[in-house]
Amino acid sequence: MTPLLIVIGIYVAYYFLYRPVSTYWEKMRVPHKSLSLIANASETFFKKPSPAEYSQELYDKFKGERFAGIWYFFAPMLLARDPELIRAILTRDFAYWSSRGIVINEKEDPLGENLVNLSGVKWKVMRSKLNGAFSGRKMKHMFNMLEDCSREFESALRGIVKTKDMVEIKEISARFMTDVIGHCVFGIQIDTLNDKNIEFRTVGKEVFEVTLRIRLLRVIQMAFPNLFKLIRAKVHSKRVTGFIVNLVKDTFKYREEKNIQRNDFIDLLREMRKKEKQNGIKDGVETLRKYPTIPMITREVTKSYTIPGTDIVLPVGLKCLLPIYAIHRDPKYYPDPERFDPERFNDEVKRERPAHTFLPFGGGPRFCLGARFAEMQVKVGLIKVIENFHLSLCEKSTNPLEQDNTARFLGSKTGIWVRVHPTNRQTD
Ligand code: HEM
Repeated sequence: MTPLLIVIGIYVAYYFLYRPVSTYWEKMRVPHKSLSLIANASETFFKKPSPAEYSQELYDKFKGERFAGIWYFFAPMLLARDPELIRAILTRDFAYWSSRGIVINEKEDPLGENLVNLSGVKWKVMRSKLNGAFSGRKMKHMFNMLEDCSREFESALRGIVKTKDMVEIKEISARFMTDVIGHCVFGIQIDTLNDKNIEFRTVGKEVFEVTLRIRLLRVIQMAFPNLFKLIRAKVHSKRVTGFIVNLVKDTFKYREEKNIQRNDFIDLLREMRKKEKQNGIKDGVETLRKYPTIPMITREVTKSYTIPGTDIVLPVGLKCLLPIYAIHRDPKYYPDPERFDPERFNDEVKRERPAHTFLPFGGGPRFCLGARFAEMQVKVGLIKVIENFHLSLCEKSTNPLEQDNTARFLGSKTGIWVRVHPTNRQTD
């Protein structure tokens, strides 16, 4: 009797649960990948290959299509391939796609309530407040802070190459970035380049670390949003939340008490709070083409949407994957995509390419808020390195980069190794 019950149980589960879900794309008449639980679990959870490479596999599989239906575990997702459709989603029809589709539990995980994750009115209000953070005047001021950090960066690198000629450049660049955040965001003189204020660096590292628990939570967050809400899951650890919340609180308090102004992010937050109280380099570009730090972005349908040129209606809540990495490597837009060729960004060559085929910072109203700042930081750091050091490939360098399939963003598995020799010139 028991085996019979099991067989009936499996059949009922298949008929009432699996079958309606698995025919989702078929019913919509959208070209699609079929739903295979085991394959989906291994691709989404174990991330083999890396998310960037997997998105490219899917992109290539549907060559010639404008869009395709894919799966994130049980959740159907639209893969947008056509730059015109991507333009419509990111810009023209933003009103239908204003959310990234990330659920958060604000109470349990206050750090989750950030601009990247917010949607609807909350996103709109915060984005308009923060747009001013990168005005020309503020960027000018931050440039001076960046220059101070870049001098420290140069001197730390000079110290390292006294004893080693092969350097893993990712870790030291991450420390440079951490110091810049300390200066420009929190207004504190941290020095992780020389191993001081190391807690700042370990917390920074933890924010980007992807443990098994985080991987599981992210799958639940994207594929089973209701369950994520129900279990009140939080992605940021107690330690990270405590450290950052206390840092902001302490800095606020110190500035208020001493009446200190530094024109940085904390001052912007202070300004916002006061108002509320009263009234209620071409090479760099090619690098971002080949290795976009964020290899894909998502949007979620917020009002039911008809795919332009078709009668396919996408329901509210359906997510769409915009495969930045795969588009950047499509030979149709970038012939011989593995080749590093900064000339692809000459004005004439650029004109030949359709719009929305270069998206390292996303696009439309949710375009990366810190893009100008990030570009400035990279340029200032790189200039210091190029001015003072000669860099070359070494036996530990890997080409092409082997991707880290556990990293949150696009990253190399074995680090980025180069041989570094100081040139004679020494800046002050
Ligand atoms: C090379 C460095 C960086 C890259 C490649 C990058 C890339 C991106 C991308 C692809 C997005 C998604 C855009 C979209 O959905 O259309 C994004 C969003 C965002 N980025 Fe960046 N980013 C970088 C650095 C920064 C920095 C330094 C900051 C802050 C100082 C920053 C703040 C943000 C914010 C707040 C958002 C969310 C914007 C919104 O949803 O309204 N980013 N970034």
